Amino acid sequence: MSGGEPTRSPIRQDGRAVAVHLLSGFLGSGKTTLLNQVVDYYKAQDIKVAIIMNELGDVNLDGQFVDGDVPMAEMLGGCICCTIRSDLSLELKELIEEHEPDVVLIESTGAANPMEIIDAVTEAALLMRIDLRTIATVVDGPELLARSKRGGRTFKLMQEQIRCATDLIVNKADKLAPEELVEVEQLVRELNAFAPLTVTVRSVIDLAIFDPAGGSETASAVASSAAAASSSSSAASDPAAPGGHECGPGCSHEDHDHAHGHAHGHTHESHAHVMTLTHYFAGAVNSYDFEELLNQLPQNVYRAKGIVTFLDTNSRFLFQFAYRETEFIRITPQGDVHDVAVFIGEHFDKDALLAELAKLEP
Ligand SMILES: Nc1nc2c(ncn2[C@@H]2O[C@H](COP(=O)(O)OP(=O)(O)OP(=O)(O)O)[C@@H](O)[C@H]2O)c(=O)[nH]1
Repeated sequence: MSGGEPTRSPIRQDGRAVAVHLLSGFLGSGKTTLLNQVVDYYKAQDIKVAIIMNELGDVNLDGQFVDGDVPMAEMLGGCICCTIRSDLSLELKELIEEHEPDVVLIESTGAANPMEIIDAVTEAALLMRIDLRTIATVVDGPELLARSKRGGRTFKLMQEQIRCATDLIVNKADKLAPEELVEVEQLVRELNAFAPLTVTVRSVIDLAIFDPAGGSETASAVASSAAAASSSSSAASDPAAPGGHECGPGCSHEDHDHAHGHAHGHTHESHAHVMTLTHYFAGAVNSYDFEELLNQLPQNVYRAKGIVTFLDTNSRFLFQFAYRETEFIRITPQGDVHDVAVFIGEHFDKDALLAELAKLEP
């Protein structure tokens, strides 16, 4: 914005607060699948929506699939809940000033701790009139079940995402036997007994929770509780302060003090172990070799996605690899988009993977 220009207020002209909905859930659980349905739902009702998408990698592949007319801010290369957390309020402010949406959807990285994002949104609420309505957590049913058997930090993060939800979507029911589904529902209910729970395939839910006038009481309660904590002098920012922070009714996890207390410039143990590798392809690759590479990925690479051109078909594809399953979708990318692959996992051997990728290039 040029120097002499008056600054526009980040408040809608009708004075109403901009509704904000947060889509949470672990990597590959079905957040983007949900986001696209919500965008279509708004468009059908002439509701103006803007999106903030956050990716751990350096490229936003999910954005390729979102309606090109929808204003979108991309926050790449880090997680909004920590490394680029302070940027979130700025992005929100700019998006609202420039596009004056009725509603903003935030899709966080699957590795994000929602409580930290709720805090960041609440901080943004000090600058502009926004109203956090929903924290919808998409749960990858089969993955939650598998991780519940072996524990670990990823399971802990999934638990936090469930605890903080105002709406729970237990997805990928098609990959669960009936008795497994019961087990998953029990697991989720033990963690969060309050939020409405829907079992889904491809994140298909009743989208009324995203109605501009609707939304959950709980989200506001979680947010205002976070606001109270962050504005109550040093208590919230001092990890040593007793009772430094209390969650709202939707979020009651025991180690919250730890997670939140370290929100200001400290490490975030819950997902500090997640790492990414972004690889740009120099040219087209053989489709069989590429599929084989995905099939052979180590167990601790649990998510990969990207755009590839195959020598043998001469077409470009978006690929999705989530928990050992791969999907290819033929695409015609808009604008100047490189062939790229992003791998996300825990402590995997980047050099070994880069060597395998190099073998693909003729
Ligand atoms: N079998 C099955 N696959 C699904 C379902 N929902 C989504 N998927 C697939 O799972 C993969 C990941 O879905 P996304 O919607 O991109 O997941 P996400 O949570 O946005 O992923 P990240 O952005 O990496 O965190 C895609 O290949 C989807 O087609 C489902 O209900 N069942």
